[in-house]
Amino acid sequence: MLGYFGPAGTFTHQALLSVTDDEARPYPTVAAALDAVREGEVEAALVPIENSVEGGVSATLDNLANGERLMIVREVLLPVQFGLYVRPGTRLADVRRILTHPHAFAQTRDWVAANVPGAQVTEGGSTAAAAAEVADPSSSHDAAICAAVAGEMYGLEAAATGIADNEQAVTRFVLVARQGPPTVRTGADKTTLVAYMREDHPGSLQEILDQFVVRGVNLCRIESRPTKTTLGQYCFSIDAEGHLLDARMAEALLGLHRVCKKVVFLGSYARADRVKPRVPAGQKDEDYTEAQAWLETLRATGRDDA
Ligand SMILES: O=C(O)C(=O)Cc1ccccc1
Repeated sequence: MLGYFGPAGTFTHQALLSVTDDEARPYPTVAAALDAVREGEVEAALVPIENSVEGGVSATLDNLANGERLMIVREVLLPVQFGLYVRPGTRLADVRRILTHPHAFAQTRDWVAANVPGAQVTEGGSTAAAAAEVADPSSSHDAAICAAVAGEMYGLEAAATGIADNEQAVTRFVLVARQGPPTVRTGADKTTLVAYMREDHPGSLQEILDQFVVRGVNLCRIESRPTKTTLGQYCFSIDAEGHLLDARMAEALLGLHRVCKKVVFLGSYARADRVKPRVPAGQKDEDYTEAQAWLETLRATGRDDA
């Protein structure tokens, strides 16, 4: 059984349905979905991790970085479309109080300011939970910003559709399981990790970046997150192109392990877009194998021309 950030009708639910028909259980928060994995209640859970407008989903990044260790085993991409859904009979002009998820409001802020000026927006659990609450006639909210499926599922009517400020917005979700051996290498993979600096000093971020640069590993996301210890203490949440089983990634991880206080490995998994990395000359597996053989010979015989 799989879990997901619910209830039914969330974007996470849609992302899950786009990859499986298996029975799945909704959880009201990202933390509850991830804890259900930790407790063995579900095998794995789908949660949002990043979107093309707002960036990383802190609830997910921080839970994975700080909670009992889990592993990302798959990613799913979903283009997102938002509508403003109301109880039947409510007109757009009557909308005073809107309920939605913070990432949904972040992606419709301009539309709301231009079309429902003066409306008060409350950020709540999820877009589908917002739709369910608005469906209750005693709710103090008049409208939910959510997906069409959620609006329909909870008996609401569209007061407006296509209200995203950016029509091209895509959200990335990850399927998270308990720790285990790495997933198979496909040649178009991504690795997620969190790097904690040994101590704050000039160039500490560069030291982390250097580990990737010199091995030709491209990064597709890097953001600083507070370590939640003292003000000004940050760690770096990173997605890098490649797999733990790629020699250049393994060497980058070895380098990170040497220069960092702690490296949290959160998984190597197939990229949803199947884009293969461009591997620079000298960074293929065979280049590392050949270099290692050269060194072994040098150590054994003292000769570099054998
Ligand atoms: O609240 C939801 O429906 C979610 O799954 C989180 C979310 C919110 C906005 C965009 C993408 C995902």
